[in-house]
Amino acid sequence: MLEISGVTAGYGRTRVLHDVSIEIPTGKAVSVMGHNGAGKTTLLRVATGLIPVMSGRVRIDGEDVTRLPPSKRVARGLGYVPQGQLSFPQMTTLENLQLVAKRGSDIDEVFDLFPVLKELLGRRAGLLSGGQRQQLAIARTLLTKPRLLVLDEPTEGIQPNIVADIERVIIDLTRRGDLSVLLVEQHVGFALRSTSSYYVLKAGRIAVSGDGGDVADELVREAMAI
Ligand SMILES: Nc1ncnc2c1ncn2[C@@H]1O[C@H](COP(=O)(O)OP(=O)(O)OP(=O)(O)O)[C@@H](O)[C@H]1O
Repeated sequence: MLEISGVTAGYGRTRVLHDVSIEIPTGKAVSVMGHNGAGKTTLLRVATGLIPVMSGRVRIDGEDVTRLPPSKRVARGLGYVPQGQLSFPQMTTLENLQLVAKRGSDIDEVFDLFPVLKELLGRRAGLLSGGQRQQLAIARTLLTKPRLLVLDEPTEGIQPNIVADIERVIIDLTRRGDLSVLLVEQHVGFALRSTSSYYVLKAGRIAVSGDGGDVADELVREAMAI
């Protein structure tokens, strides 16, 4: 679905990513792990078109989108949930969902995935907990009907039971077969459980990658030196 090949990118003249290649097959969830500053968010900015590449290519369904702006990538099926769970804080949960929903029945579908949101319909988004806001942010992006859901550290600062809810949602969504997920995370256990293959970024380079399985946890922790 998404292919990033041989990408070098950064800010001004500073290179942050060096010759990075990752692939997200259709219907699969892929994680990119790494410590603070490893270049994870920069990689997502490359994927979404928020920053240009210095070299390399980005493709969606085989089409070269390297020079396309974010809006055109969204039109090709990309849905981005940035770090920080952006919603409109003065608007209620329901209003935040209605803003992006094409049909009311779509909102019912996201309640199946995130039942807690149904109990918080009248609450202003700014008053939700971090975990509830994260769920609202993912729900809003799903309402745009993406084919690739891009998540930037969804577990950051949220409590373990909501981490488990988000894990369940990612697994449910990819089971359907038509949605792909690119997940950027520092939480190794969560990332490996929710995705079928992984990459570890270290100082802007892919240090290790694989398809999960029994040895993945050990390899990832070794690569991240934790
Ligand atoms: N807008 C920017 N301008 C200049 N340098 C930046 C910018 N954003 C990030 N950087 C630098 O790029 C490097 C990688 O940052 P990036 O945010 O991609 O890492 P990360 O792995 O996502 O970290 P975190 O987990 O803290 O979000 C860091 O050295 C950072 O200081």
